[in-house]
Amino acid sequence: MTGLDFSEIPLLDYSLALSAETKPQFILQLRNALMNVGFLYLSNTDSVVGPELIEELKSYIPKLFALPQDQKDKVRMANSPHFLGYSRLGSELTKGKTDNREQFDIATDHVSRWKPGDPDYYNVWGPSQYPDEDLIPGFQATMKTYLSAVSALGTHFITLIAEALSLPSDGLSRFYESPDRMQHRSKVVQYPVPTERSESDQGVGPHYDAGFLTILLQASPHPGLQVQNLSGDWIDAPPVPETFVINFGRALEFATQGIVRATSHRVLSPPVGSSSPRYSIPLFHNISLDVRVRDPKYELEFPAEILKLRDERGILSGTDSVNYSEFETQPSGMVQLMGRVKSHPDVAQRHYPALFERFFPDGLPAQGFAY
Ligand SMILES: O=C(O)CCC(=O)C(=O)O
Ligand SMILES: [Fe+2]
Repeated sequence: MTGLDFSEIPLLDYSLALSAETKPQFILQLRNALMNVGFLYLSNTDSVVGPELIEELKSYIPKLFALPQDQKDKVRMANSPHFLGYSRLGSELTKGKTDNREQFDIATDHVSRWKPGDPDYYNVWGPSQYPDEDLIPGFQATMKTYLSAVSALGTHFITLIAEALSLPSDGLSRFYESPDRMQHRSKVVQYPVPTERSESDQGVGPHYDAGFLTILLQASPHPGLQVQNLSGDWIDAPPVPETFVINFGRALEFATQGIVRATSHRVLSPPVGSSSPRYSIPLFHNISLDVRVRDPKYELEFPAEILKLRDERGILSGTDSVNYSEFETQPSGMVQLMGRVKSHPDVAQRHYPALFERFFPDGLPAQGFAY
């Protein structure tokens, strides 16, 4: 197969991974997705994330965005050194260009471990901000249950990835602390229908995700997500009912010496005239803050068979996406912090003035305010 020029996203059945008889088949399919595509659909995850929970969460999303603007602003991201909270439409940048989306960044429960003298990046994990309970009763509890369930799916999926790369199932555990010491970050996103022919159809611009893996719920039936193959073609990844989309990020690509593909993707705004916005909820499953993926201490030893497959496939060429090459030299927490600074300069100016100046020596860009 010419995996490099994939033209569709494979669909894997998670239940196959749960029985000894069918697991080898799943592991082979996962290996192909990891090495040649960088994206997959995952079905039959009911045992970890129940369909009722997903429906309940989806039902809250329109209510969340319909909250009065002053109530949304009350939990604005600029309040938070952890970059958690509400961002108004058009306040986020990807590669310096404005994204047309409105969102609440919400993470799994975690207290900030930062104390004076610690590196700044320890503060990139911390508590979330939720809208007042009486305005949207039950949302907070539902979101927290969802985040725990999807994080647990991610934690199990990491062991499957290890096996698909011919490592022992705990082969990637050095990149994690115990689950209670990890924070995984999510956001509830609304991509509004453009009201007139606007200059840009950028819901979110082309980018790689940063970490090991992202678990995405496409929470409305709209197309718009697209994935770039190595010929540069944009392949549609429309919502498939009762599946998650899973994709792999730059940290995993670096940590696996290029065996795994991080794949560039983007979201187009819904077409003018659509009757409702597009909704999605990605969860970025993090690795530990202190890991420097290229540190010899974290180097993984792969069997020759896997390295051979990588070499037969060939070296991956660059694309014009945000590239996160900082993983070469920086701890993961610092890469996360730098990414947040670039996407949310106004939040950075308030909480990380020195870093802000480094990336924006001419001051705040005209666009890019979280509030
Ligand atoms: O909204 C989506 O479907 C994908 C969003 C995305 O790629 C991201 O936020 O990193
Ligand atoms: Fe993404």
